[in-house]
Amino acid sequence: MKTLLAEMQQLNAGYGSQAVLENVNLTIAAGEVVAVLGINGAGKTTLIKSLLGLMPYQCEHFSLLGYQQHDQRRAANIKQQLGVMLQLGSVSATLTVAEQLLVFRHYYANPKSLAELLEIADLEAVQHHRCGDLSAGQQQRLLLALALCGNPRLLFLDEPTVGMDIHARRRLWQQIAELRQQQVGMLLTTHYLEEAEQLADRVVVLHQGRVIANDSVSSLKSRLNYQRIRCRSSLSQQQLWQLPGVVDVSSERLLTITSKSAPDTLRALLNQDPDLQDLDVQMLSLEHIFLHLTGGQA
Ligand SMILES: Nc1ncnc2c1ncn2[C@@H]1O[C@H](COP(=O)(O)OP(=O)(O)OP(=O)(O)O)[C@@H](O)[C@H]1O
Repeated sequence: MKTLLAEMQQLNAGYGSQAVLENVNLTIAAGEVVAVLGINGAGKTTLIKSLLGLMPYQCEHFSLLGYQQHDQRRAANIKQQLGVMLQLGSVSATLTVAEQLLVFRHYYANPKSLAELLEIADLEAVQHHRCGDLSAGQQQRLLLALALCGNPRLLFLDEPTVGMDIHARRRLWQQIAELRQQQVGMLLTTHYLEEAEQLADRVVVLHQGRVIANDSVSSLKSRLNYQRIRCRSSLSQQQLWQLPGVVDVSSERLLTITSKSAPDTLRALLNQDPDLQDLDVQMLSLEHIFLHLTGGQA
């Protein structure tokens, strides 16, 4: 069994009298990427802040990197093993990139070298630029390098790819895959569901502060085992609804038929419509599952 790096049971947290998280259970094991998904305001950042001890919470059981909630040795020892990339994390406006990284290295007992950090963030070319002059995507990459500075065992990535271009985003995905190989545990929040689908071993869906799903992407998909058929067809809506397996028909640029049995639907469609064109069949994506779970239109 894999080592558990973080475990919480029945966590409750909020702001003043406003309850935000209710009875949340969560685990993160070594080498596991857990994606926490939820619509705006679902409580993702509050969850990370609670885990980091940045706000008060109540919990039946809480352990982080082997330390319990009230363990006095906790704070300093945990910091050495934890990497955090928070939304709106800030860097010095006046230090250069290299200076900022060098300052940060001093917090850790076994930091990565400056060259390694610049390479991770792909910031060699701008290492002598002031952090305040970096583009939004470059600042985001610098925050990643800072999070990885101390060779963490557990990494929190709160919407890490916001503002990154497609190359930087794919590079970060590759880095996450490599960190997983090195047995780093990761908690990732993202609104890019393709990202969660690519990276996560397990997806936790938060909705109104409660966990409504906690499973692998493939298990979540098998809960809603529908396929989506897109095509151009000369059949009427009424004829389409009568095909076997059909649970939904919608028509935008292309016709979209949702089926619980795509082979049956397709056989009947091909038999009945000699003019069928632009046919494409897909499994439902994590995005559809997420919309279904959180009450949006699937
Ligand atoms: N400092 C605060 N004081 C009071 N309420 C807060 C505070 N921070 C967050 N909230 C509220 O707590 C709820 C959860 O916010 P949180 O930032 O955890 O959501 P989130 O899932 O991270 O959202 P997003 O996807 O928009 O980043 C929201 O209703 C928010 O308005």
